[in-house]
Amino acid sequence: MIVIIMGVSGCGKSTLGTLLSEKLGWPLYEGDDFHPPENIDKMAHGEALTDQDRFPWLHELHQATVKARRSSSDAIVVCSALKRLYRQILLHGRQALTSSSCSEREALPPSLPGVYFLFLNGDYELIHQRMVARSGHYMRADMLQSQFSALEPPGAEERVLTVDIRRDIGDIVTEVVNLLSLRAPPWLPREQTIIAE
Ligand SMILES: Nc1ncnc2c1ncn2[C@@H]1O[C@H](COP(=O)(O)OP(=O)(O)OP(=O)(O)O)[C@@H](O)[C@H]1O
Ligand SMILES: O=C(O)[C@H](O)[C@@H](O)[C@H](O)[C@H](O)CO
Repeated sequence: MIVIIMGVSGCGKSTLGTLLSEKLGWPLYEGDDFHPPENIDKMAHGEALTDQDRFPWLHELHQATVKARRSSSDAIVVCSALKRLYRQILLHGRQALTSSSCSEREALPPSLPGVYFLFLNGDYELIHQRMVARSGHYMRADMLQSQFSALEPPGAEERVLTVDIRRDIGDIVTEVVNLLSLRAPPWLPREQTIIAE
């Protein structure tokens, strides 16, 4: 099973990803580690990434998830995955970009067996406060508006569990671990439920 933790900068992806990875013993693919240095430089200088900046980075993360799926290993992936197209790249790789028309792209399945999104959902004020309080991170709080502008919240057809980030982090971890242990997480539409991967 691959769990992709997504949401805007500062919503808590790395915190939750690290805790889940430790608790479950699953490897963690941290999106921040996959950025080329130019992307980090750009963000550190207060400039939002463009689609073109993000595409190669998303493709690298796609390849990491493909490897994990091929070896039947479970994994946690941390990636902002702000737009639907970005999530399609994570799932389908270059195919999501080379489909020549919008309708061809739309035809790519919005989800894949064994891959689930966890969307960390919170409002601007709360996340801004947390970013201001966070130290030692290259992403400044004044970048948050651009993250919300880019965000296209995932739909249910993308196999997503939405997490309210106002909750205590320990409670979130416990609940997610419990849900994942079911192997047929209840946020899946029944007919798509995969019992064993
Ligand atoms: N549920 C929570 N309750 C309170 N504070 C939290 C919670 N989750 C995360 N935080 C805090 O919020 C801040 C942002 O979290 P984190 O760095 O994990 O976000 P992120 O989504 O990985 O950010 P980025 O995308 O910029 O790397 C951190 O200081 C973290 O300790
Ligand atoms: O898509 C993006 O704009 C980037 O991925 C950012 O979200 C950063 O990677 C991260 O949030 C900062 O740590």
